[in-house]
Amino acid sequence: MAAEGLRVDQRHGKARVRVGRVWRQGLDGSHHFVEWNVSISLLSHCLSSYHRDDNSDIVATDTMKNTVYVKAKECGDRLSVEEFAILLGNHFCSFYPQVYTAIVNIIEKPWERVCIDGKPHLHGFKLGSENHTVEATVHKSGALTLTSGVAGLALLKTTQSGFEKFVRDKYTILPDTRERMLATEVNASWRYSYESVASIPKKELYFNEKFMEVKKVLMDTFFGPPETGVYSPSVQRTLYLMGGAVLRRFADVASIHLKMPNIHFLPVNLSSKENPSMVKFKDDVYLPTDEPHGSIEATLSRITSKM
Ligand SMILES: O=c1[nH]c(=O)c2[nH]c(=O)[nH]c2[nH]1
Repeated sequence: MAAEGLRVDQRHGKARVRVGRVWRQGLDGSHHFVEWNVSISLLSHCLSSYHRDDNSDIVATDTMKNTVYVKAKECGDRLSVEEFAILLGNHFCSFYPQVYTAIVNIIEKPWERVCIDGKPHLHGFKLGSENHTVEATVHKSGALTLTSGVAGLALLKTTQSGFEKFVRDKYTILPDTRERMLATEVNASWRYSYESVASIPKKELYFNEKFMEVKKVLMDTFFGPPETGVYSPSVQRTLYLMGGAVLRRFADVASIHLKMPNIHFLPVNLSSKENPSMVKFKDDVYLPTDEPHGSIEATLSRITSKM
């Protein structure tokens, strides 16, 4: 039975299409390698497939999957994961009349060239820890929103962190401290200000360079100088300084979202009747935990004057 008169907001796509790509380009015989996990979501005029048994407007999700491999093959020159996402989005919007918006999410695994005896290996890679993410939304008009990110950047410092003078009430037991571990797993995503496919920088591997630089600014701000560090009065303050540093440094980043769980390392104190100070905590022995964890996140952008 046809369900007439209902508003339908719909999209369809293929999730988690995995592709590896090698470029054997280096004049020195070096290879480059990426591994991408691609998810595609298409907004298209295909309501007849919902209203009736008419699939004539559907771009099959299997076709979307195949397209990932065809386009990876066609990219004879190395390109950033951002460029690949935009290229795919652009393809779906321009190739199919009924597709008006394509949303492409890609997670790039951190395969890094290994060094053997201090020399970069020509074709050997090992897996690092944090992923490079991208979301490109491409419209038929060429309008674009582009967000890149780093996921799972685990950071820890053993001092120069505290938390004090917070709300204290009958439920509070946490003591004020100016000495604690600070551990987090940063998930950051930043939106670039490029608003059309045509306006993105043409410089080769531009977004790879930006990714490395943003990560460095985030880490430099979290840790401070190598000998002295920098004091963190809260995760909130450190998050704000990290995001602020990125916005100050990169004019083409319009906003940044930072999610920084406060991963607790608990002081260990052990005692028994016979041995009341078996282990007495002196900022040395901790119980690492995963849960519960503090959950702190914010989106930062510039306040623009309307004058
Ligand atoms: O940096 C912190 N922010 C908090 O909001 C919080 N809450 C808490 O119990 N410990 C901490 N630490």
